[in-house]
Amino acid sequence: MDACMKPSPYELFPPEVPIVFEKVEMILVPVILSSAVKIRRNCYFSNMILDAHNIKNWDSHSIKSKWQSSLYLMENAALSLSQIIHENYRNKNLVILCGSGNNGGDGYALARMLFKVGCRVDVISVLDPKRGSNECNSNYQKLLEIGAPISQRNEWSPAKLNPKTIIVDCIFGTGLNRPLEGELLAFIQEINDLPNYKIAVDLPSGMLADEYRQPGVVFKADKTFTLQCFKRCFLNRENLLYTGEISMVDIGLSKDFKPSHIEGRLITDSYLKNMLSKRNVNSEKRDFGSCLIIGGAKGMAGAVIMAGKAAWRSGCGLLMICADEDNRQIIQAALPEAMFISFEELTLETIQKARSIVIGPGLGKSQKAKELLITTLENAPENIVVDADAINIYSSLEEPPKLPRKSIITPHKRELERLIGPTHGYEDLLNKQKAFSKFHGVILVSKGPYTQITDNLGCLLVNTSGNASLAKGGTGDVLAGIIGGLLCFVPKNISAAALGVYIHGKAADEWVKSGSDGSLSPLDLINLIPTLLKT
Ligand SMILES: NC(=O)C1=CN([C@@H]2O[C@H](COP(=O)(O)OP(=O)(O)OC[C@H]3O[C@@H](n4cnc5c(N)ncnc54)[C@H](O)[C@@H]3O)[C@@H](O)[C@H]2O)[C@H](O)CC1
Ligand SMILES: [K+]
Repeated sequence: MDACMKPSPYELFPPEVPIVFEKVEMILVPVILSSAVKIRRNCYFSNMILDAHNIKNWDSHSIKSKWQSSLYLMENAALSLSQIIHENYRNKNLVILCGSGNNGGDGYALARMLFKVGCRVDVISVLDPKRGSNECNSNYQKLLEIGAPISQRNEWSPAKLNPKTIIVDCIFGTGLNRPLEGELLAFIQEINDLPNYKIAVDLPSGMLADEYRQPGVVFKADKTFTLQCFKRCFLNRENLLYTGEISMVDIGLSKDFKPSHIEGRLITDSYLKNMLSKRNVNSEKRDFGSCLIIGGAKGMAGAVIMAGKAAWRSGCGLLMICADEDNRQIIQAALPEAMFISFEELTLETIQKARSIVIGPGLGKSQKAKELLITTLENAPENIVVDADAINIYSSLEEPPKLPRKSIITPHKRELERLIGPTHGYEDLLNKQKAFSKFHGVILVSKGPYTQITDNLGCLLVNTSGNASLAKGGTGDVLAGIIGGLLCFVPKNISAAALGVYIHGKAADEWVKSGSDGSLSPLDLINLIPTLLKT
């Protein structure tokens, strides 16, 4: 390794340096104790969403090209896991349930690392390690050698477990190829009934990595530490019931792997960093274009005010709000930065001249709203966000006008179903969403926990920021406004949509660091935009 280069965690075992296994482990222990955070900051996460077949190939490719032995890779996976678990749960009692495949191997190696740094760990062999994978058996032997407590499943009674002990599930991971049956099924059911906090490693046992819909009983985790990449099955938000919160753990798979198929890509912090740039010193307001927001029917001024403030904070050069005449005063008082025009004053020229348009927040479903939507869609530039009531009106039209190419439509689940028709399960929903995007040549932003974006080419982007504090009225108006603001200067509409959902979620993540998740006001999100957009 080049001496000037900062080592990244997966270079702890550089392949060009032959390392004796146990010697390396001795180096690892102080790392866990002293600099876990530093190491994790350097982590590399792939943004690829993969199926089990490609994960397996990535695994083999990394072993060949980088690790030389599957045991080294497993050691690094367990090292990353042990750092996180040590950091967060070191004062708790842990019981690690191990299977007989490589997920079980991860569990035995994890137990060894935690045991060595003084954590209170019990290990249960749920399946016989001697009849399992070589890696599992080898890590079982190592654990035995250091005298850690290991019991067999039939010697252990879950009912007697202290409710404060954390259960760590390392029974099955990506290798499970059919639903659980018999004794194992009953065992997982018994564990699920316990009140204990539960952690799953890679996948909750029983979850089939490639299935959107889980056909059988699955371990119900509060938290899943998934290795290296987001699995196909996580795409269905219903599976959050089993995974709990998902965290990604870098285990050092090589960066140069080319999968045969990618389900989609995650939108992460690096996306934000790559997209932001400083304004030129000689910029003027027109360089950043004007954003026109159309909505705010009688009694619904708040929606356009929030969308307008969000667009303004996201960087548009000029802002114009088109709303019901009755709302003129309130909007002008709340948003002195914006020009106001009433619905009656909206001309084709104003629509055509706007660099970006957001239509829908508080628009209502009146005849006037319908006319405004049709005129706007027929004359708007590509840079348009169609949100809220505009989606509902569009879905109800017998002969809807053509949506401008690459327009961004931002439905929540019910609005999405109005648009693409009723769906039966996640797979059907995703297929119909992709088909709609392709057919109409538009970008569909399906809002919810990890918002999912499909584009005109049928690609899928999945957001990783955000939390349940966003489940509140008004946050959608803010999102539409952020995207509208970004559309004024971000070159590609898909990038503006991805960046918008990421910033919106990230603002909520920042909020919950200091405020409770139930207390968020959409205005809090807007106040956080400036710092998040800082380059
Ligand atoms: N690239 C990575 O991400 C790495 C992952 N690692 C870990 O390895 C597992 C995958 O390991 P694998 O041995 O392939 O599978 P499992 O541990 O999930 O065990 C499957 C095991 O069980 C048998 N089996 C399958 N279905 C059933 C069933 N219904 N009932 C009983 N038994 C079943 C099957 O034949 C296998 O023997 C991954 O999740 C990670 O945790 C590596 O540690 C590092 C690289
Ligand atoms: K597991």
